[in-house]
Amino acid sequence: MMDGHEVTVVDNFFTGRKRNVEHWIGHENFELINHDVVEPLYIEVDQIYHLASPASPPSYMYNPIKTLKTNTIGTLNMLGLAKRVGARLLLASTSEVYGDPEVHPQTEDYWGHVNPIGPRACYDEGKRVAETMCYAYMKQEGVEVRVARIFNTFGPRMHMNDGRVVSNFILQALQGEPLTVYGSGSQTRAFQYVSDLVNGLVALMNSNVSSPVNLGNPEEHTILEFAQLIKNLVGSGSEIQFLSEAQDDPQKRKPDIKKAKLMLGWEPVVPLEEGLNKAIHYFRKELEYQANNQYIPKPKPARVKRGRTRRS
Ligand SMILES: O=c1ccn([C@@H]2O[C@H](COP(=O)(O)OP(=O)(O)O[C@H]3OC[C@@H](O)[C@H](O)[C@H]3O)[C@@H](O)[C@H]2O)c(=O)[nH]1
Repeated sequence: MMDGHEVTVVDNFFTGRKRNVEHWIGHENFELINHDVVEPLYIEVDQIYHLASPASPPSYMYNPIKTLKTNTIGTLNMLGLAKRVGARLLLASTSEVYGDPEVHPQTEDYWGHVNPIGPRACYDEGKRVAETMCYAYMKQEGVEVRVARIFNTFGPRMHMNDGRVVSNFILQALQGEPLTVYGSGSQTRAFQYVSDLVNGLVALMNSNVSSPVNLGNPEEHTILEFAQLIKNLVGSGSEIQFLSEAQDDPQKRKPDIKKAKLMLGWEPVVPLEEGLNKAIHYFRKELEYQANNQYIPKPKPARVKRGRTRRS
């Protein structure tokens, strides 16, 4: 919008919130539509960032059929729209297409190791078939597609109940609650800050690269190291609590970003601690906001019947 583009945001608010975009409401280049992509959408656009789908494991497992419909029927609808209006479509795919990877770090030519009937399948397989659909529309109908395989991302405007590790650990540390590590904490992840991802998505959309591209920060940590780091940054005395391991939890994950560097000239620039401090600041404010804005119904005064004095 700052570059002069008109932006239409389409959201069913399943995991999103109006508050995340309220500062744009009223801007001449901005429009917000309450719509679910599982239903067809008729608008005129040049580019489609197809970001729809819950992305946090607890959210996508909450209603696996809805997650599947969003990623299959929703993707077909968006590709249909792209075909009708001649728009370019960028699919937000995921590092989860690599499943519990046997190749490390993960390169785009790795086909992945996904359990097709496990609890994560609705998302993993949903995104895999969404990629397949993109390339079918590209080959059969000539639709221009871009596919970003997004690795773990965090930042301000995440929902307090998101359930992913970054928001969980920060909120637990801020509230003096135990940091919940699933399993031994030896599993690894690499976390990128949201502004790096946004820059990567825009660069990919406007590039001529139609094959999948990893977008992530290659700095890898164990989840236990990550818990310690967040505790230290918050200055929290919280304990670390070990809970049972999540089923099919990928044990190692780290993007190989050579392709993005070479073909998009993109790489993450926000250091992990700087990004985490911004997220900590945001969640601190969210806790204050919640404390001040919770709707607590006031007890109603008992209804007194205004009786007319009766004369006997
Ligand atoms: O409270 C928690 C939450 C999570 N974890 C662990 O932390 C690791 C990361 O978990 P998250 O839920 O943040 O995210 P995951 O890596 O499992 O999935 C994510 O991967 C890439 C994205 O595309 C997806 O949006 C998201 O599904 C996992 O090993 C998980 O078991 C904890 O130890 N404690």
